[in-house]
Amino acid sequence: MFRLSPSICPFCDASALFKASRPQWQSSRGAATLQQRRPSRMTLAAHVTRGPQEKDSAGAPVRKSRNSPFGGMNITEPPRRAGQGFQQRKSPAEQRRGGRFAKTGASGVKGKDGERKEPMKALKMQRALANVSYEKRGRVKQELMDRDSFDGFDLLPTINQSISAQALGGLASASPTPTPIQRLAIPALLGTEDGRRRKRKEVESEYPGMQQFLLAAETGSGKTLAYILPIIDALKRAEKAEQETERSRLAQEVKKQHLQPFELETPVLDEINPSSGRPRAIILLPTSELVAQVGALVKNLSHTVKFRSAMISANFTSTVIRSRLFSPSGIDVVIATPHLLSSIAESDPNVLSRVTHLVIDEADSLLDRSFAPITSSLVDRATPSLKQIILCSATIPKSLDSYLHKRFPDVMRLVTPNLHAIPRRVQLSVVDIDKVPFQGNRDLACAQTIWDIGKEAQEQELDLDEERGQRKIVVFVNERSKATELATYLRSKGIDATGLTRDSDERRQAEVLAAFTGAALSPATQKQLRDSSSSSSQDPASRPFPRQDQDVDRVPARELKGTKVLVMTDLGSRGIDTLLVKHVILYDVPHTSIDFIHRLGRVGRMGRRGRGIVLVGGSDRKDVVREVREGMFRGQALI
Ligand SMILES: Nc1ncnc2c1ncn2[C@@H]1O[C@H](COP(=O)(O)OP(=O)(O)OP(=O)(O)O)[C@@H](O)[C@H]1O
Repeated sequence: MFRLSPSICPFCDASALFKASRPQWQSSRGAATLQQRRPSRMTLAAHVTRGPQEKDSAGAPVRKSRNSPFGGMNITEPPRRAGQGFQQRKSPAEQRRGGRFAKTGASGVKGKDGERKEPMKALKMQRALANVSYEKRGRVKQELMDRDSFDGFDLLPTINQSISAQALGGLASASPTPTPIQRLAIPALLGTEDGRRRKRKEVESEYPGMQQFLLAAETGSGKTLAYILPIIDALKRAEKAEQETERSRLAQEVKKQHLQPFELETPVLDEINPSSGRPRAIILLPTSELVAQVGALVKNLSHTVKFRSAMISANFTSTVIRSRLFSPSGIDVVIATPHLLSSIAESDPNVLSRVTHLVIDEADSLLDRSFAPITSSLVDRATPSLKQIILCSATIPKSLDSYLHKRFPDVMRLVTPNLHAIPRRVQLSVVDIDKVPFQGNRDLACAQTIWDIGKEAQEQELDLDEERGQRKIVVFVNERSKATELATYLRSKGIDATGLTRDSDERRQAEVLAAFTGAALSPATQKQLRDSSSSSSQDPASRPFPRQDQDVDRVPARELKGTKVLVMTDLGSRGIDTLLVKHVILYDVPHTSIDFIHRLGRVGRMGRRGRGIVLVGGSDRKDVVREVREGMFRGQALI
């Protein structure tokens, strides 16, 4: 007697198997009886999401491994601690910890087995990120609901008209809507929170007359524009006010001259513009790449809003830097790295004498142990003339939090409701490198993961960057030396990969990154690249994705077409607007939740979807990875 299989469904071929295995002797009448007994309503099988089962060449069903970049996709519950997900067993230490929380019932959530466990305990132990209460987040959310248009911000009309075409490069719609951080920061920096432009009340502070702001919002949420628009607005209004003062001074002089005998004043012919080498706004960024990115945005705006900007970094020669900074027509905004600006300020301290607006972008980096002395000294030098100091970051590490408490206790913290949360539209899968077929070989696991992603793209012709016809993948490693080594290995496996570190040829960095950000190269960079490629066309090292480290005799047996891979350290995890990237591979488990946020923040930018894949091995902090995944699944902020 047959029993009706629960797996009969239109999507899986179990019903075909069922029919095929029906014994010859069973009559069609018997089958009819079976039909009659079938429940009138079709119910879907529990495993309907699996789709038709694949078969191998011998016709046997193929078991799909979860140990792939696509493992764990379409799940409706976060992976559970035991028996599901990548961690099968609890270590004795974890069991002890679990027991302790079960006993104390500390402010945790209830697990499936009724045991109380503290969420994000492993992350908490890193003591990395400052906490922002959910009550505050909720309040801000309510506040931002009504601010749904740039028109309501009281920006100068020329600035408002430039947002779509110049600031957003025509990518957004003709009337773009501001992002949460823009809704929060633009009115605050303009001083128009209640809809009217008014002078902020002076608070008793160590820095009277200097407003201090912290802009903190998730990665790829438009923080750059959130500070640039109000600064340019302030500069243009100040310029207008200065022109009016000058006009009335001249009018007064003319009046006086009518009363006095005529006297001709000889013009000073070599008088230079007082704003030459004396910018009024400075934007500090940690790397030359970010200087180029933000500099390009500011330049675009300057075409219509009419102001003078200069980007300076180690990528430019001293002649170029001098001519930009000391241009006879003057300068309004300078975008620079702290090291370069500090060395200029050593030889010409007046370079900071007129600064009214100072931005410290990627503040968590620029105020960490390595950068803090130099950044702080620049802040000290600029303080006498400063009207606003703006710190900007995607994360508030505890170190930044305590720096602010000490140095700027009155700072106005503008924090968006989703700070420190990795958006749900980014999925994180785990590949266990200890399992078959990798058996601890992390390089192999990385190469296989890239092949899987590349093949999927080829088969489905999905998400390819149409203009360049390629899929872009970024791989993050923890050690600088590993970036070049891994890129070489990947090339030996037929993958078009390049390693980008601080030691890479700076001339090429712009071109390599442009392939991942979609940024247009400046005419000067294009010329430089043309010149160098014509002079060294035979030199393989000069290619954008060079193969100089590749042993020429070891030509890979197969090549993965249509996929470009960039292997980087943290150099590229901060701020780079990798809009064309949909996949990030975390070759090493990041050291802290801060690194998780910045690295995964290279995908899922501005509402896009993205996928992260983390490679884990026996020695890695699987508990940290698990908590990050659970936090992402729940849409919670990491701590
Ligand atoms: N209002 C908007 N509408 C649509 N796109 C926008 C808007 N504001 C900014 N963008 C785009 O969003 C992308 C990310 O912006 P931006 O680089 O400023 O993010 P971010 O918050 O500074 O990220 P990170 O923390 O990684 O530095 C850019 O390509 C930018 O052009």
